[in-house]
Amino acid sequence: MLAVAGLGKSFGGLKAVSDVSFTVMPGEIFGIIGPNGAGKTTLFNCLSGLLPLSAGTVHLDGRRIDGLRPHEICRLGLARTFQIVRPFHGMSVLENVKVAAFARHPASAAAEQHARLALGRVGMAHLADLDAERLSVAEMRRLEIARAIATEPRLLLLDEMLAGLTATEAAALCEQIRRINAEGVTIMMVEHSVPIISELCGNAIVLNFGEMLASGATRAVLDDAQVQEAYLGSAAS
Ligand SMILES: Nc1ncnc2c1ncn2[C@@H]1O[C@H](COP(=O)(O)OP(=O)(O)OP(=O)(O)O)[C@@H](O)[C@H]1O
Repeated sequence: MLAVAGLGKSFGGLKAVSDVSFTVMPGEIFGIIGPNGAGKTTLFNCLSGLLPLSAGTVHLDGRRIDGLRPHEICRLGLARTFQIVRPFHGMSVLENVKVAAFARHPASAAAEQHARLALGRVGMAHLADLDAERLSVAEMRRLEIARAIATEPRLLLLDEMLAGLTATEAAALCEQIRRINAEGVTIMMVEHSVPIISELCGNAIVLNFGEMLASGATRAVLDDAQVQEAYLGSAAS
């Protein structure tokens, strides 16, 4: 579904992402792990068209998408969430999702109907009329997912959706992510929590200082000696 080859991104002299290649298969939940500053968000920014690549190519279902603008990539079926959720000021939860639904449904009534469906899919239908800025952290994350799925993606990139949540909130959101995946949306997720990546992701890559340290089946990736040393050893201590 997604084929990334030799992707690189530099900021001046800093190589934030360097020669990263991997393939995401339709229907999977694919993990991206790595320490702070490893280049995970930069990778997402490159895939979703927010940043131009310095090197490499990205294909979505066989079609080259690097060089396209974010709204064009979104229309082709790739949506992403942001680590820091910023709802539109002064708008209700429903209006926030409706803005995203306009990407596929230019008529207001249709956009609203699809926004309500997206809110239902993340268990937030009852909060539709609330001022979005009054949501809790966990609800903000669900709003962010609703905004992304309102664009009707086939591939959804989730950037650290579970950070800062209580164990109960994280478990509920994991369940939600599984459900969205079971409904036919392929998922790529950046996550720091190794247990969560192990539980949700069949395959994963590990980034370290912008370079790909390991890729493949999550279990094998987490057992990799270099990964243990660079990341998990320090994370476990
Ligand atoms: N717009 C930018 N301009 C300059 N440097 C940047 C920019 N965005 C990211 N960087 C740098 O690129 C490197 C990778 O950052 P990135 O945010 O992608 O890492 P990350 O793995 O997502 O980290 P975290 O887990 O903390 O979110 C860091 O050294 C960061 O300072």
